[in-house]
Amino acid sequence: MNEDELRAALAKIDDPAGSGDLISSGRASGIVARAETRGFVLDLGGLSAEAAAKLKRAVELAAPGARIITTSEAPPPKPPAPPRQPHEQPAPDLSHLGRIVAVASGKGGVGKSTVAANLAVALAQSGLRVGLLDCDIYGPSVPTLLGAKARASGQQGRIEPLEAHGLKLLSIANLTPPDQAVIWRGPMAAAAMMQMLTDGDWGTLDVMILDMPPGTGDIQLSLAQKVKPAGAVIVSTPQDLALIDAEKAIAMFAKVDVPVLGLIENMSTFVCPHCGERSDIFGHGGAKETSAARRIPFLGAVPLTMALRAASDAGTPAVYSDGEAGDALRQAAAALREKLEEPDHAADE
Ligand SMILES: Nc1ncnc2c1ncn2[C@@H]1O[C@H](COP(=O)(O)OP(=O)(O)OP(=O)(O)O)[C@@H](O)[C@H]1O
Repeated sequence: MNEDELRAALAKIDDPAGSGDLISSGRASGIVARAETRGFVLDLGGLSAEAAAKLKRAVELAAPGARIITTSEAPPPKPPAPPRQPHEQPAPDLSHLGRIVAVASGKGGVGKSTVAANLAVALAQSGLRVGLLDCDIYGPSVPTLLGAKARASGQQGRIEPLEAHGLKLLSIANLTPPDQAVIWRGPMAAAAMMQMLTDGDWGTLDVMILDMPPGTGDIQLSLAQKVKPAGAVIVSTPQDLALIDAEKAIAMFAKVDVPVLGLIENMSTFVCPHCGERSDIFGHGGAKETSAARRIPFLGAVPLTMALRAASDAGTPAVYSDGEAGDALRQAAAALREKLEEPDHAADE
């Protein structure tokens, strides 16, 4: 079934809210059909549980094998109204997830996922109930970093997060076969992330860490708008290029009124595993300067070490070890916890 055929099949189904068919009413959107992958977003907003289940069955029959991302945030289907802007949509109730912290970077490859995973484990070690959602749909790395690659189970539309290192975690890699590349466009990717947040059986958490996709594009903006995190942590290397992109990430969160809780400099200094000599491969101290210039707390500098790379590849968080990188990550987690416990942020709970 190609994209046109998929669209035609969906256009044959009436919108249960009585406003045309699923395509003309916008209830089915984000249609993708490429190679072996096809899927779309199905909005169940405004429908009773019974009507939603009936519609889902009809859609599954009309588009067999398609991946259906369900959401319930549609503008009311009737009467026709101008489409709502994302910031006008009702926010889902995520209060059981505690304080949500988005760990972001403007640039890819700066070690954002490594930092996010280690912060999450360190916060769990400090006694908090922690969740970690890998929002990088195109390059999920949390399952590797934490050695949690099993398939997540689920029933009746709920998803059971995996448990590892004292926290709960979920990644698109826990939901899709390992060899299947995800090719969704922005809106679908953001909807999939929201679904993992809202349909995950996370229980009651103190902190939910979001490992954001790298960059400052539509997916990042849409997630930040919908989730409204209590704050963001920006990860950057000290390199000018990375810092310029980090500034873009700071600006993006400012645009959606999400406070930046701090900046972490990663790959700060290279520590030679043989002689212990220190070299500033990407420069040094740039993130601290940016923090000062932007009046953003500086949460710490994590060195570039062989031990951290090896621990990440082995799925063993560096915060378990006494190495320099592990120490720095534990200190950054403690500094983040302090920020979260400041009255301004604690009030977001
Ligand atoms: N401080 C460090 N010392 C040594 N290796 C590191 C360090 N930080 C990250 N790495 C390694 O760098 C690689 C990239 O890290 P990571 O996947 O965390 O980056 P990212 O910014 O999340 O990338 P993406 O662009 O996929 O979001 C990984 O192999 C990781 O183990």
